Parts: sequence; C-alpha cells; structure tokens
Amino acid sequence: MTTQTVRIGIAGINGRVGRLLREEVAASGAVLAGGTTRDAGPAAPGLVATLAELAPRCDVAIDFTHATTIRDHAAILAQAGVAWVLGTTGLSPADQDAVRDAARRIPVVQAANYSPGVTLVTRLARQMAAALPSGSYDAEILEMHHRQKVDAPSGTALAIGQAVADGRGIDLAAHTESGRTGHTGPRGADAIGFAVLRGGQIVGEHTLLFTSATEQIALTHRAFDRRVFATGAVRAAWWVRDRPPGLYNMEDVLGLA
Ligand SMILES: NC(=O)C1=CN([C@@H]2O[C@H](COP(=O)(O)OP(=O)(O)OC[C@H]3O[C@@H](n4cnc5c(N)ncnc54)[C@H](OP(=O)(O)O)[C@@H]3O)[C@@H](O)[C@H]2O)C=CC1
Ligand SMILES: O=C(O)C1=N[C@H](C(=O)O)C[C@H](O)C1
Repeated sequence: MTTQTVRIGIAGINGRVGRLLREEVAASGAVLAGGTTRDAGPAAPGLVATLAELAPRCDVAIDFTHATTIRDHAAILAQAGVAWVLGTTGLSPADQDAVRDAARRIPVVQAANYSPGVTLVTRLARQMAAALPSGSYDAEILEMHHRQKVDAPSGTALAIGQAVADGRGIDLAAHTESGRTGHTGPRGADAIGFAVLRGGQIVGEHTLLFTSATEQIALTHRAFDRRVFATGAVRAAWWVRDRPPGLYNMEDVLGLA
C-alpha cells in the first residue's frame, strides 16, 4: 500500500548536511519527525540524543553522521522496522557487514554521494573502465574536500574506484594505490590510484582520469552546494518508504539500475 506522506527523522540534524536536510524534508511535504544531536536539551523540541529515541516516530531515518554510529544505527533501525537512507562515509568492512545485515530486515538506500551527477559519473566510470583496457589506460582518481572532512579517500572516490574495478573485473582492494610517497617503485599495471586534497570549504570535487601514452580522458564532477546531497537523500526517503527489505542505491532511486 502506498502512503500519502512519510515521517522522516534526521540523524545528525545539526550537521552541515543535517541542517539542509531539515529544510528539504519540510519543502518536500514530508513530516519532519525530529532529529538527533548529542547536544539535545529541553530548549530543542523534537531533538533527541539517540536514534533509539527517534526511531519510533519515523517511517524513514536519513543518516549523515559518523562511521562510529553505523553498527548501533543498523541494529536500532532493523529492530524498529524503520527504513534507512544512509549517507555516512568512512565505513569499515565490519560496518558494511552491519548495513548488509540490516538490509535483510528493512529497506536501506546507501550512497556515498546523493547527487544525480555523481550517480551518473559512477555509472560512466564502470562503462569506460570496461572499454579502456588497463594495459593501455591507467585509472587514477583525484578528490578534493573541505578541511573539516574526517575520512579519506572520500566515499565517492572509493565508489568510483569500485566502479572501475567492476568494469575491469578486478578486486579493488588488491589493486588500490593510495597515498604514494617516497620510493614507491613504478605504478602497478592494473593499479587504481587515489589522490586526496583537503582545504578551505571545497564542497566536493572528484575527477577520474584514464591516461594512456597518447591521450587522457578526464571525467570531473564538482558539487557547488551541499544542498544537492540533501535533496537527493530526501528523494531517496520518499522512494524507499514502501519498498521491501533490501540494499538499494541511487541508481535504483533514479530508475537507472
Ligand atoms: N552521501 C552523501 O551524499 C554525503 C555524505 N556525507 C557524509 O555524511 C557524514 C556527515 O557529513 P557532514 O554533515 O559534513 O558532517 P558534520 O560533522 O557537519 O555532521 C555530522 C553530525 O553527526 C553527528 N555525530 C558525529 N559523531 C557522532 C557520534 N559519534 N554519534 C552520534 N552523532 C554523531 C554530529 O551531531 P552533534 O554534534 O549535533 O551530535 C554532527 O553534527 C560524513 O560521513 C560525510 O562524509 C557528506 C556529504 C554528502
Ligand atoms: O564529507 C563530505 O563533505 C562529503 N562526503 C561524501 C564522500 O565522502 O564522498 C560526499 C561528498 O563528496 C561530500
């Protein structure tokens, strides 16, 4: 049965993305069920300290917090039967297992980047990698973000790297070259390289380069405004509210899968 509205809770409501989510949830016509902040006090109606307190009021929780919350949030939302739109990056393999476990019981949309542009770039990356053989074209990913970002490489850079690995039918972890310094030796023939820059208030920039001996192809995405992530996540929340349990991504939400 399709419901007419959706009650959305925001984990990390006072964060950089959380503050925009608050506006975008209201603008979408959804009910803002409240949000989590560790600073919640009596002067902040609707705000609570933990997702366990917020979940009973929600149909969907949008979560842009910190990787340390993942396993708790997975357990809480699976137990409460609340759908999860997960934007947090920097997950460990064990965190990712917890997300997969939760997705057996609730619908989960997980995307390292909720912008339509990056969703397309990631799709193109897979197709280009399949068409451009690694013996001839070296794949390297450059990402730039604001000085406050705590994880590296960005979730988006890793997702683009995964798409390149998928396109070439190789394992990403076994072919990653990241943080080169000193006497590195030559680049691995099938390597997927990552370079990371941090500074100022860069919202998020990603470039995938395929470089051969005779030419270079560059695929660049620049986010000018964080709101692009918030509108994408709210779109995902409306999309996921009546889905069966499963792990979905932004290609599913945009109908590209
Ligand atoms: N998928 C996507 O499209 C995007 C993903 N991101 C990712 O989203 C996450 C948040 O980014 P951003 O909004 O810039 O970060 P901020 O640091 O601005 O906000 C994160 C919020 O999460 C809360 N938080 C932090 N640590 C904890 C914790 N241990 N327990 C509970 N709450 C916590 C904080 O709330 P308080 O201090 O109020 O408790 C904080 O306000 C990052 O992982 C980032 O990489 C960012 C942009 C786009
Ligand atoms: O922390 C950020 O700001 C961003 N994080 C996401 C990531 O790690 O890819 C998405 C976006 O680039 C902004």
